[in-house]
Amino acid sequence: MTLAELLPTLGRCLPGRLDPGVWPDDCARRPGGDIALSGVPLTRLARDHGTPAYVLDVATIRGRCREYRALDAEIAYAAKAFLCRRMAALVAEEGLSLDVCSAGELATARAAGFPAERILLHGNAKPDHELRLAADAGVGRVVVDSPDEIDRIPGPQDVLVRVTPDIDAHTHRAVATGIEDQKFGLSLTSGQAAEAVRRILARPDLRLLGLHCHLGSQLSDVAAHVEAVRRLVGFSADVAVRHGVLFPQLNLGGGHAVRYRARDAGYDLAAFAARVPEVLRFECRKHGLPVPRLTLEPGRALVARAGLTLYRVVAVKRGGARTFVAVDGGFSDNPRPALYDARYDVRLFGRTSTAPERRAAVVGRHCEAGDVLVPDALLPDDVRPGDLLVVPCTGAYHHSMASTCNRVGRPPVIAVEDGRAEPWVRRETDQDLLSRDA
Ligand SMILES: Cc1ncc(COP(=O)(O)O)c(C=O)c1O
Ligand SMILES: N[C@@H](CCCC[NH3+])C(=O)O
Repeated sequence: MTLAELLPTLGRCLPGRLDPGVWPDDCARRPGGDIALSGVPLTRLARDHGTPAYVLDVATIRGRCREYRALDAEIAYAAKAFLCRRMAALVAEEGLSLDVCSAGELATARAAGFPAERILLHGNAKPDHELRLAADAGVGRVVVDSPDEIDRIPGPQDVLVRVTPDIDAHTHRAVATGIEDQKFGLSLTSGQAAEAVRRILARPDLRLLGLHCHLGSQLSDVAAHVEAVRRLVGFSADVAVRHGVLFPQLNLGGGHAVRYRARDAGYDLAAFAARVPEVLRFECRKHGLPVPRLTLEPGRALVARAGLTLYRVVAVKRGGARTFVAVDGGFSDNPRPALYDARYDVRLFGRTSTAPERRAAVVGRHCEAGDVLVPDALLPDDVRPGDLLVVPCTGAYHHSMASTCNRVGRPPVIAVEDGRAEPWVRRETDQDLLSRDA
């Protein structure tokens, strides 16, 4: 082992180590308290690009894309997790397909030259102009998610039907989408899905390639996907008997959990690979059906761990009910704690401290009492204004869900690859915000 290989390993054994299941692949503490990401010190990124800033490690994204591509399935990256022109180009380069859910995501994919035949269009409320744009672009598949949409899709078009299999995958209510009482999909049990299939098949210019389901987000149990395979193959068998149609594709959506903190459960991709294709073959044999090609739509699992958010401490309040450490970002760059009670790790970087660690709430700078980024952070007791903090696992649903709350511009996205840092998205300035006003 060379010294260069040994150093990060040693770093992982030190107290306050950066858990490799939470942090980007090549991320390690440096003497003096800095953290280096693929060889680039985070203090340098904070100095050159300011804070708050999203940082993305490209090698980690590529690595995750390749792990998924090694499965026997088509992998369609769910763009809603994070998209910009450069990300779309990277996804194309890695040979993945792309799930888009808006005209904006589609426009970004097209601007990056993403092959249209590898794009799937999703949405429970696709306006006519979006369906028209998809048709003009030659989008490969439209995923039907409402009965009225069936008459509005311009033909000829390949489609899938999004079904709700009534599976509770035990996740936060706001991201549970496989159960009956929520807005996505066409329910299997009520007959909505069967009726949609009948109407699609009655349109000769639509080619129905198969079924889709997405059970929800942050799912850590493979059993939910196994059950989905059983129900969807069962329904495919009904369609085969009733209409004489065999489906060549089966799309199981995304939702594979990531570990935001060391104690969190992730998704066991090896268990998925060992179990799901086998169950699919078994169920198809049982019903006398050909085995369809699987499609998966991971979003978070491909990008979350690649991302870090850098903040600077602006104010510290001690002596009250709790210690409040206020940073220069907050709710506008990360609404997930407020929306889903999401919990994160946070670390001081850029200096060392021998002070004992104590609980503190890391809060944002917005005019909202609920603007709390990490309610139970463990930080050195001498944390002070000017310090730098980093929150890991922020590559998914952070930039893509950022707002301009209080007219605070959105942070830049700085991509790091091969020891170089490059902005993929520049910071939104006050002038940018003003430029849209009358
Ligand atoms: C249809 C569909 N596919 C894929 C995803 C990606 O989910 P995740 O980022 O949790 O993998 C979503 C979002 O939940 C979705 O709605
Ligand atoms: N935005 C959510 C997940 C929704 C995924 C899209 N259906 C999150 O941050 O966890």
